[in-house]
Amino acid sequence: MMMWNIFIFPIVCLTLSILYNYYYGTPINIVENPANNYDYIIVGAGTAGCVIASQLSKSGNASVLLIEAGGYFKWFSSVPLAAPLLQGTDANWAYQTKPQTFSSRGLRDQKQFVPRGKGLGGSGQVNYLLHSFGIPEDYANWPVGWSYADLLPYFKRTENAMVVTTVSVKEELARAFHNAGIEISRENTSLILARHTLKNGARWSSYNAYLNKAWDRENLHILINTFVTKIIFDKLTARAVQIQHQNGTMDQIKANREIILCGGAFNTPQLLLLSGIGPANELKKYRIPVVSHLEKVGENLFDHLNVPIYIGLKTPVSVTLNKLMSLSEIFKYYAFGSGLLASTAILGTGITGHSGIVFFGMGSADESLLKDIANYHTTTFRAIFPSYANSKQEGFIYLANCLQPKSRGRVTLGSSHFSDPPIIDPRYLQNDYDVACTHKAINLAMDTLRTRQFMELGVTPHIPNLDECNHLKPDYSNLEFTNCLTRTAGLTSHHFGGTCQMGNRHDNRAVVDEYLRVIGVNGVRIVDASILPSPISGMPNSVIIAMAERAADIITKIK
Ligand SMILES: Cc1cc2nc3c(=O)[nH]c(=O)nc-3n(C[C@H](O)[C@H](O)[C@H](O)COP(=O)(O)OP(=O)(O)OC[C@H]3O[C@@H](n4cnc5c(N)ncnc54)[C@H](O)[C@@H]3O)c2cc1C
Repeated sequence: MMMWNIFIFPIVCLTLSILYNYYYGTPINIVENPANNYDYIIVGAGTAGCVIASQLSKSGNASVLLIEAGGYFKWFSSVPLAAPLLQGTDANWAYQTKPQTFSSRGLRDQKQFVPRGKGLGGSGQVNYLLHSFGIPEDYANWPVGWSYADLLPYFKRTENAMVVTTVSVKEELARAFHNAGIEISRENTSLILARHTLKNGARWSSYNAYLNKAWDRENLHILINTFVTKIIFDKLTARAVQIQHQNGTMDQIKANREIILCGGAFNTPQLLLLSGIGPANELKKYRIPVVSHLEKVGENLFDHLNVPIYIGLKTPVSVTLNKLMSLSEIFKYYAFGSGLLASTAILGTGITGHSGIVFFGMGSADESLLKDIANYHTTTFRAIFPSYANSKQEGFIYLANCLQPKSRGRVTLGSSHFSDPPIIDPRYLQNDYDVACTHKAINLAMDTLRTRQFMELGVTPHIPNLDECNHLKPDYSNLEFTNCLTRTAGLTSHHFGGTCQMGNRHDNRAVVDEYLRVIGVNGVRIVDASILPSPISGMPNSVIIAMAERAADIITKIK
């Protein structure tokens, strides 16, 4: 009887869930032979593409084709804490940045690894599920129709669809963080419990909330494992997309009304450039015929750069690898959708002015997995995570970052061939403001450790002994030290955006207008992270969903 409980039951649950997904998770509108034309063609079934496909096909009046380069995600993409494992699969575009000049000194070749989801659900299927809409001032300089107040109804719709779950204050570490916020009580500063898009302990992405609901609509076709290589123009009007099927054959599909690009912050500007829309001198370099000169395609790239700070704990209240890998946790997850695997271990987020922290309640780090997904040198990894060899170590990690960085990078072509990756150069920390802003975030993290409940839990901040910084006084209040730390160990937070910036029609920084139409041509819109004019003081995924909801209203003229 005991044997059944501990070993066999979890295995039976796991097998059943795999079989269930295999037989019932397959939609009927996945097609192998698409029609010659559709009213709307959507490129990319990621966070935004799933919303657009669902909303445009809702009325049944228009035919819609959704084209996705990847296929289905593996079953474990639904397990929140398993998200990093997906970065080792072929469901990841696995991009890398150009070697960075001002940052990433503790990373191999000074390159950041840049995962992006490839498959139905896109990056929303591999992300860490944190939900946020930022703060009202983030939207202050956005074009007409996109202020915080304008977006509020769409935020509400998004929250309803996305099943937002708040971390419970019953968890001791979460409670300490929550109470630290009350104790610090400072103007423009708040610490809140993390909010995730989770349902019954499983990932809840726009794939689940939107595309799944459109599964059986006859007017929606989905083409998977198919790569859109080019938009085909007749003079200045987009008429069709050129695609490459999985077996390598090429084809064209016509759009009766419009083509909507939802390929994300890297692939959308790349596709525009390959189609002849972008800075003419750049296109000429690759002998791409210029359809329309549009200066800013690929510019304005931004992200948040996270500095990890390890905090040791005397009390056993954090997540450790040992606790995670116990059979009882696996059982709890598969039997009840609860326990450690049902969470992302991110317990809270904090903000002070333009500086932010993320509170990750895990004390031990799996070196073989985390070092490689971060592309850290072994020495950097071990200096930052002193518990790298101890799977029982109690502790947590603060990720400190500048929420409104001023540095801007760009995405350009690596070649004129669609299968070559774009060149991604975020130029992190090019602007010194970002370092001072991150310093404030690090000091907010330190302030929390001086509050009563954290002190009672026995917190000890770890100061990394990095070769690059050991000539400086190792103290988090020393700006020279945190500058060096940030430039050595800062890691992407995967919040890329801005490369096809939305603006008013006469704004010379804009690639799309306030109706999300690509400026200078007809029949192409963009709806994805690339249109964000500026960073979100938080996380972008839910904002992109709300923007896609509004975009669908604009397209169908419901408003
Ligand atoms: C590891 C990770 C963790 C993150 N954590 C969080 C978080 O906790 N909270 C948060 O808010 N945000 C998070 N983000 C960011 C967030 O997930 C992204 O900002 C968001 O998913 C971007 O949505 P998108 O629609 O612009 O692009 P994507 O979701 O990336 O979708 C683009 C889709 O287009 C497809 N595609 C691209 N080019 C083509 C082509 N030529 N032909 C056909 N298909 C194509 C891609 O395969 C993909 O499916 C994280 C991201 C990552 C990678």
